Amino acid sequence: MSDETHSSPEHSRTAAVIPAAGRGVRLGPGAPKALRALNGTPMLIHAVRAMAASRAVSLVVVVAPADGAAEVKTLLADHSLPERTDFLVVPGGDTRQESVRAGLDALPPGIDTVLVHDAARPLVPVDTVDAVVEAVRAGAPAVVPALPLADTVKEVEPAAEKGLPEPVVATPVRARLRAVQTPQGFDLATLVRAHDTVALRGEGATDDAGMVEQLGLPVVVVPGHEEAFKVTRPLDLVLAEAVLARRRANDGF
Ligand SMILES: Nc1ccn([C@@H]2O[C@H](COP(=O)(O)OP(=O)(O)OP(=O)(O)O)[C@@H](O)[C@H]2O)c(=O)n1
Ligand SMILES: C[C@](O)(CO)[C@H](O)COP(=O)(O)O
Repeated sequence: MSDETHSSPEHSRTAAVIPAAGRGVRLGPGAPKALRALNGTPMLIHAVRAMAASRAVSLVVVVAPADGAAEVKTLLADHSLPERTDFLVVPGGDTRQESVRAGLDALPPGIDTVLVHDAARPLVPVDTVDAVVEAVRAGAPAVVPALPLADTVKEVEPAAEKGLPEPVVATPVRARLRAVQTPQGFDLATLVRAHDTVALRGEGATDDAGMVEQLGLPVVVVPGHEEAFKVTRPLDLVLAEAVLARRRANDGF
């Protein structure tokens, strides 16, 4: 892996790591979430196409369910994908962090910028991907796309038992809060350092940028997109199908 931090944009090589090894417990019983269909095409293929749509991305590393790497390789071979992009498939781990780490370990020399993108965010528009890459190439070590919140957020003291009322501890100022999406973009050496030094501490982090924050390095936010939402629960599948139907109607996609 390259130890260089930043090179000029014309020499910069960007890879996307797609963690896709989760089970999708919150979506309900069935195949691993990334392999479930959206409009007849596996969610993972939508996510791979979303990354490969960016001309900046020359390599996509898919982190497959531990027992599903062969199936994912077949899926990639069976679906049309841009020829200019290279693809790799590696088996994932028990946690999202372990899966991202497996993807980082598979990167060849010469990559200096890496995107980490949830397979569970299959519909992120290419403009959002490009905005993240551009901000990293402009010098930010870590970049996250994010949106302002529609709901007010309360911090609570979690109940000892499920179903009991939870006392409110605080109401953070909503105008300062952002809901964070992916792809998150990084100077590769920075993200590798974060995974080397932060990944296994405490409860870990729910996103990669949080690990870079723990290194004390700056993380910046660029505008996210409402279509970059995460497919987590059954209702999200309905929304994703509706977004695809709207795209078909508008663009013939
Ligand atoms: N061991 C894991 C767990 C999660 N992921 C990936 O991380 C992304 C975000 O995770 P999430 O939406 O929480 O997916 P799941 O872990 O599958 O969902 P759940 O928590 O409902 O089981 C997904 O693309 C998922 O495939 C992964 O690669 N390896
Ligand atoms: C990385 C992420 O998508 C940013 O919002 C999110 O934190 C993933 O969380 P999950 O619980 O693993 O879905």
